[in-house]
Amino acid sequence: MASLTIHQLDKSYPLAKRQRNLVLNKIDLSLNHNEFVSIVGASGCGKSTLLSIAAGLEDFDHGNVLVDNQPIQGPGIDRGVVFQSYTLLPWLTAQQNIEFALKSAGYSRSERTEIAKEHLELVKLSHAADKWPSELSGGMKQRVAIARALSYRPKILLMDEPFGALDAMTRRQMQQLLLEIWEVHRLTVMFVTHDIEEAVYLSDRVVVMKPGAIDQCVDVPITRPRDMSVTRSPEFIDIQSGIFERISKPLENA
Ligand SMILES: Nc1ncnc2c1ncn2[C@@H]1O[C@H](COP(=O)(O)OP(=O)(O)OP(=O)(O)O)[C@@H](O)[C@H]1O
Repeated sequence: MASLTIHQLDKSYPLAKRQRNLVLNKIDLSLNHNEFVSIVGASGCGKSTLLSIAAGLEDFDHGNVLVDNQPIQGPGIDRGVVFQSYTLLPWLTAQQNIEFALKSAGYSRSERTEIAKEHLELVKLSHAADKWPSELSGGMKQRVAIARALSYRPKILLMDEPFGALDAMTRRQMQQLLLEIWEVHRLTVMFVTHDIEEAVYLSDRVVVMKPGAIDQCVDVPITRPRDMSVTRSPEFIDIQSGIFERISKPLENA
């Protein structure tokens, strides 16, 4: 049984004069339990819309979105979401940001404190528990956002360009941290990125989108655990250049 199933999904946005812009057309995609799947594709092809629909943040016209075979009903604690923009509440400390999410998920005060501490430790930020978001670097804010998304123990983690705003070195560190967490917690991950190297490095499978549709799914059979040295292997470079060529193909030949 798949963890996340997207079946024959259509999504359109209204245009002028009662027209509609079909941005996702009959999308079929299943993510297996504990699978790490990245979505790549040219700007505007529908990656973020697909992720937002899976998160329950965006409605859709036709089709089904199922978590463990059950249709989703909007957002839910079975799915954690991390966006590129920092979404921490500025008036709460790192620890309180996580506790706040846990409160909405129905945890008691003592559970909230305990779980928030545990998850700050997971992202190596125990020392920053009492800091305000304005006192944290971009990478630290994203670590809190990841800790918050994982704190209510979702089955699925949905990440939309989570490291897109970070400098190259911090981005590398965050990729490594994410892999370490994923290898221990074995979550299902849907990860939207523009960075093909990042997608191949992190994923079991890379889904390449073309406008409104899935173009191809590429398996990444590179052994785990991985470190950055794999990015120089011929196997890695082959997969990465195949995807790059596919995405950069002129649209009329796609
Ligand atoms: N709220 C909206 N209203 C109308 N059209 C929208 C809306 N959100 C997205 N779109 C359109 O849907 C299409 C897909 O957008 P989406 O943001 O999903 O693409 P993307 O692949 O994530 O792009 P990028 O890589 O640039 O973030 C685009 O044509 C976009 O203009």
